[in-house]
Amino acid sequence: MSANKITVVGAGHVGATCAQRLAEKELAREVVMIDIAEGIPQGKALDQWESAPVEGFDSHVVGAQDYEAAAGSDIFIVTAGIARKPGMSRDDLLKTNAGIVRSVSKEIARVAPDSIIIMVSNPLDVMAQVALDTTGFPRERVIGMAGVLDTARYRSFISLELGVSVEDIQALVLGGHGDTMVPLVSYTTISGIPLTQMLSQERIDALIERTRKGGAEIVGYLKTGSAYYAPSAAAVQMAEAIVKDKNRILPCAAHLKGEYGQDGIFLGVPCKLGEGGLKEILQVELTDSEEAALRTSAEAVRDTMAALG
Ligand SMILES: NC(=O)c1ccc[n+]([C@@H]2O[C@H](COP(=O)([O-])OP(=O)(O)OC[C@H]3O[C@@H](n4cnc5c(N)ncnc54)[C@H](O)[C@@H]3O)[C@@H](O)[C@H]2O)c1
Ligand SMILES: O=C(O)C[C@H](O)C(=O)O
Repeated sequence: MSANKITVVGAGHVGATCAQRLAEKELAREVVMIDIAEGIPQGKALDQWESAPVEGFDSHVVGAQDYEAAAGSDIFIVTAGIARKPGMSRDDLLKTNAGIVRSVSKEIARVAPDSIIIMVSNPLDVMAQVALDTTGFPRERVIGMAGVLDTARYRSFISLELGVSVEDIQALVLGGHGDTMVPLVSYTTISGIPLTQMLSQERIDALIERTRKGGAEIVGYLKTGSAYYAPSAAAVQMAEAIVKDKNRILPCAAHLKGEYGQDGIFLGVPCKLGEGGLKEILQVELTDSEEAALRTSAEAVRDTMAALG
């Protein structure tokens, strides 16, 4: 199963890596990269296409400035915008990226009114809202990527700590994509064994803290920008779930209409992804402290929304 066309907007670190992963997995007949930087999407796309004979994929990768190349796309992965540098928070990107995401969303609605948007640009939860408002798409077709990445980080840290395969670690990180994100210890298991039976509370707290600061840890090393290998893997996993109608249960930023006691904001919650995008939001039981942490995280998203005005 593959899509006809998937477009990645922004051919920078995250965008170009997404395009390459999409092509190598043959998730679309055509993978398009759009960027305002002249020549960059064309050059990166041609370079990727020239790897096709070696890697053995037939997804054609093309790059363009013009959205006509993206016309009729089934899915857009939006990575356009600036990334943070050391000392910055994701919210520092708010005004600049809101302007970029607004203009990108207008073009998407113009050339592919039936498409599905996977938002990646930061601050994530608010950028997803900007795309929803600008396109007028239903919430099923605007989904934010954060929870898959945050959960992958959490799982990777648990794997290092316990010396067990990442494949055997099941977990969920909910909430906004910021320092208030909510790793759910009550849903963290190692092949069904609760994490609390394998690690002390002190070590669990340390892993949660590292997860919350996971993005900043990479920025601290890179200095010139932020993470892109794990983020692109996460965005492409969401696209794959949709293209292959897999009905995967993944933590994603969804526009809530009363779920988890929240209304009118994007927040990371367990979602069923398949054909058409967001099929369902799963309401799971939370402990009192997890519920309180989710409320705090929702407030942080509302504060960022308010700062946008
Ligand atoms: N949601 C997440 O978990 C997550 C993870 C990683 C990165 N991000 C965010 O993704 C964004 C991109 O990160 P990156 O590392 O790829 O940055 P980058 O600087 O490498 O690439 C961004 C690209 O966007 C392009 N761009 C700017 N304005 C544009 C426009 N109007 N139309 C099309 N393209 C435009 C730039 O030319 C650049 O090539 C950042 O906002 C970053 O914070 C989010
Ligand atoms: O940390 C960032 O600014 C980028 C991204 O949101 C991440 O979590 O890696």
